[in-house]
Amino acid sequence: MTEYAAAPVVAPTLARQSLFRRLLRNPVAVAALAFLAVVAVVAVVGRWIAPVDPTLSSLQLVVADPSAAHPLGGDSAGRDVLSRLLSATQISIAGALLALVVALLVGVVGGLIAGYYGGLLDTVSSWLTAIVMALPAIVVLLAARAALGPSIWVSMAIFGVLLSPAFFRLVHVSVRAVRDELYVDAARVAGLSDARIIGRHILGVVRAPIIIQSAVLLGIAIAVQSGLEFLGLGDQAVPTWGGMLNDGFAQIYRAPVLMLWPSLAIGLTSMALVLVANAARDELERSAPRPRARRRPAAVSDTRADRPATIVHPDDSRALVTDPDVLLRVRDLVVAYDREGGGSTQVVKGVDLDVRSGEVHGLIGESGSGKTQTAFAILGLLSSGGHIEAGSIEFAGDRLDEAGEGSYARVRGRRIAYVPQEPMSNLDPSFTIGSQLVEPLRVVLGLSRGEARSRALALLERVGIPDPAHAFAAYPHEISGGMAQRVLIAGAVSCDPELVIADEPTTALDVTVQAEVLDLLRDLQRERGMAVLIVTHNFGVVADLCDRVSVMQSGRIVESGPVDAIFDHPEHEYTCSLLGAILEDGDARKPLESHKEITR
Ligand SMILES: Nc1ncnc2c1ncn2[C@@H]1O[C@H](COP(=O)(O)OP(=O)(O)OP(=O)(O)O)[C@@H](O)[C@H]1O
Repeated sequence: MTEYAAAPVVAPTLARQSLFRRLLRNPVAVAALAFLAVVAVVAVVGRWIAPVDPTLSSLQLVVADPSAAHPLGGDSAGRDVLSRLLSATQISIAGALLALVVALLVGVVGGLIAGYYGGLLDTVSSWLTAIVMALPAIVVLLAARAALGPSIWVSMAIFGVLLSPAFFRLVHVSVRAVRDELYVDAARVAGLSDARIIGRHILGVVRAPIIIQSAVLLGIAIAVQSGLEFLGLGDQAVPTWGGMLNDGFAQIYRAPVLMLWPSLAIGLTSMALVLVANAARDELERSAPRPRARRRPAAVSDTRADRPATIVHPDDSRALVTDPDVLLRVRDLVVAYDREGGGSTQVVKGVDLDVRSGEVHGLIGESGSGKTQTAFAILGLLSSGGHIEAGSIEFAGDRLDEAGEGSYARVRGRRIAYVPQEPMSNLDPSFTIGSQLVEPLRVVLGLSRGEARSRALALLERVGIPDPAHAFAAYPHEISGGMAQRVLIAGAVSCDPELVIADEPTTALDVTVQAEVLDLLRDLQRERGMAVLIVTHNFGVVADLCDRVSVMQSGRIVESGPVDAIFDHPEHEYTCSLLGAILEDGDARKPLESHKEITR
């Protein structure tokens, strides 16, 4: 049985031309599609255009030669061969389609759910799939025939279950590949439900390989069904291609031509299906983009992680516990990742953080200090194996960490938005910019398509996209990294969140664009009065943008307070070294008056 590997995401330019359109440029595919179209038409109308009743017997017609009234002659029971062939097309194709639909339902739905959610569901489904694959199909079908009778529909439904592992494995592999893509995380942050993410971002990726696999399996179902009928195990009362083959074989010496027609129907249909599948696969492989690397975590350094706890600035975040302005309150947050051999490694070790309504709070520290993990814990987006080991996350009075996914679903995308580090990886290459902005607006705010479109266009204009209508219709690869980040900022603010978490939003951009994007963030923050938690390793960004800052080292906050105070009197040696790093090339500046110039 041919199995087609999961085809990668289709390159956007080519994706715009549908697969069908591209197949029309391939002469072999055109011929195969034309033949299949004829078969489809015959399958629909064959029974009605049959010149005589396909079950009607006549003694004169027994193994009769072709004549004007009976162009394909008569079979061994004196029935008109042409009429039987036309009627058999409908039943044979319908039987094969039934097998395909059952295989699709069981395999695709199972593969999507098991691949997306993983865990026990995944283990059990993969186990069941392995069992079904190990069953010898023909033996199962013969047993079913003996137990349940000669119904073509029952045997094809059972065959569909036996075919389902082909879809399950295809979908499962593809879902596992895209499940951890940043744009899937981004869709989750934008407030889309699991069902929508599966339907839009994940099913979209596997749609083309499923179509190809369907063509191949349809051919196999036709062949197997005909085989059963040929062996005489089918329902003799219903005309089928396999049944006609059986009759022709019995008359092979008297009228060998009787075998020709059903053989041609079975052979040519199966061949056409495989040719279409091959052509579609070739088209997809031609249009597959190079895979994009997903961000890999730096190796966990236990040595660094085990450094002793250090001091906290006197203007400690704990002092704000009772502050009614505190929008986000994180206490003693510990994030850990499971280790392969057992146990876990803490990457965030007791972080306290307060972000007040309307303030810009910088979270600064060296690479690997745990900034992103803190942000992801707040967003409920830790990678698999990561979990909150201790502590609490409170947003506007609600505990996010306690009630799990349900409470995140209520705030993510609606009240807390996210601007990621790598803009390109956070946009799904298969959808236009416009559709990616419109979707959360419709789902989260319940806007109509038209309202969501106008709002998205206005947002694109607001974030400084020169030609919003053009960008709206463009695919991610058609815009620059700076524009992609503006698009993501537009998406983040689109539902008027109270807090935006921006994780190194300028790291992937070139220097001139970095300044523009920071200006944009600052302007939007002032305009909308939202709070921003900006994760960065650059004190220049903190100086330029933030009201308060928390300095992070080895999974802990070592110093926290208003930016001016920290610039004036850094207390922790690590903060001094970070400040020293940005000042070392120039004369010492007076922090209070001049720190805003550092980035200029
Ligand atoms: N999926 C993961 N599994 C195990 N460890 C991880 C995982 N993701 C991150 N880590 C570890 O967590 C620690 C903190 O990573 P984090 O991404 O928060 O650092 P960061 O301060 O944001 O650095 P950067 O600026 O480089 O992103 C690192 O030591 C990293 O190796």
